[in-house]
Amino acid sequence: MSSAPPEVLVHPDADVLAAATAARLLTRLVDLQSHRSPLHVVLTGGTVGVAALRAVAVSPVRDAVDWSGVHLWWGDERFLPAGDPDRNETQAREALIDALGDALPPGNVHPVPALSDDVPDGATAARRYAAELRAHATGDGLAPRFDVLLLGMGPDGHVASLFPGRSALYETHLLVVAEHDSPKPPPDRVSLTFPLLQSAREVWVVAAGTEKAPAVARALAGDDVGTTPAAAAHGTERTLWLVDVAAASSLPGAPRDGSGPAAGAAEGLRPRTASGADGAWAAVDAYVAPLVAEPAAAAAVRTAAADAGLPDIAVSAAQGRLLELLARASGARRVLEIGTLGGYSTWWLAQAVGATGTVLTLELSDAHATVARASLAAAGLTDRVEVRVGPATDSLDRLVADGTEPFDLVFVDADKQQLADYLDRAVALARPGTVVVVDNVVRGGAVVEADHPDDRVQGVRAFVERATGDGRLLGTVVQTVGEKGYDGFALLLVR
Ligand SMILES: O=C(O)[C@H](O)[C@@H](O)[C@H](O)[C@H](O)COP(=O)(O)O
Repeated sequence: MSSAPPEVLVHPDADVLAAATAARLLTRLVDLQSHRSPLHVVLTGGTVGVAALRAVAVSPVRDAVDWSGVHLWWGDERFLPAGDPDRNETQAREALIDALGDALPPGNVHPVPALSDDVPDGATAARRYAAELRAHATGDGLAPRFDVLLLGMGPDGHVASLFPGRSALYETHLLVVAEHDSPKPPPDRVSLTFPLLQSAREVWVVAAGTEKAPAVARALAGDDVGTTPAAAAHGTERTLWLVDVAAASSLPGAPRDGSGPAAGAAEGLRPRTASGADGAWAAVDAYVAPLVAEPAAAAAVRTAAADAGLPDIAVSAAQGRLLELLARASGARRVLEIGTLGGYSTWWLAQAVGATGTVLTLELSDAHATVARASLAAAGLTDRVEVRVGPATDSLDRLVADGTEPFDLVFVDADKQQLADYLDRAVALARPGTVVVVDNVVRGGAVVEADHPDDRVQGVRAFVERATGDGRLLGTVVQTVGEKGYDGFALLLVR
């Protein structure tokens, strides 16, 4: 989970930005190679992204990198025939890869499949790329753990080929998707989705030019992803915004006269970000961490999920402790969880039920369940936790049909589009006094927007309306801020 707020480094102009990004990337690769190999770097198209590759090619530091231990991927691609000058791959080969020659083994370069007879459409290319990513994943993961992921950003705030208002922004299962009638030509593109982009250790967003300034400011202020996709660009360990003075000119504290930092310097501006004023929310989470005292066993579950490339959408340690406390306070012995992911929240709930209690957790993805089962087994929780794979509504309907003994606490942290249905079934599997906790129901405040394009927001609104109208429930919504940004959870008691 990204604990650090984004860092913003401002450069005098686009040329210096490209050169500095190149120097930063080379230095980072050299440093990382002393710790691990291979490294996985995700390239971006766009003016600055390609200019940075050209600067890498001519840098004296270039040969300090052992390129045989570096794999290159793309965050997105224009779906065109191989060799088309507009393809990001073509431009990257001309800018850097060709210059590296034999130093970079061909097998280390992973382009998105090009349009061809064998790959007639973007969906095929997306499937093939997902397979290529999985073939290079670590362990049971779905993709390699990216070390540095570069993203350019458009004036509309798009990153990769994830554009405002498009459904691909909210994709939570597929790691690679095809985009059609893209607002930025060419119309057909292939793009990594946010779950994969956000699994990268470091995400570097590069942007230059006055036309980018409004989107840079919106993104760093924590705008909704549907409006400004770049707002969701963050890494699990570090998020860097590498911009020039012009692109930073709408940030709080930016020099209005474009004076900017001294030539060649890069200066940090402390933006107000989704993690609160100047990162205060994340800082408070860090300050209270000793109180939460995340056990090493819990951290191991979290790390295993990140290393397996699972999306960074699990609860925070503070939120995990809250779940445990709610379960303990209610004396829960039988807990139902909808949405396992890597088992992190499951671990906390399992602490609460104790050795004689049970947690049944439902997960759609077999791959996620595999990671969770391994982590929970490593934590010695196999006796009290069952991970059941399949569509949650099917599993829930079977539990209802079987007349399953009521659960004492239900935690819902799954696809938001079906929350209202999950609530109905949770109540059917409850008793008077059962506690129901539903996560992510505030969504940066988007929940109040009746015409919001995000169908997860619409799912949450339907859930709130369903809960409001159900006389069996006593409930509230607690808004939260912290390292996971501004969100909240519903707390319901079955009467
Ligand atoms: O395929 C692409 O076009 C890029 O991947 C795209 O996301 C690009 O990075 C931005 O649109 C910024 O492009 P500019 O830097 O040229 O504005």
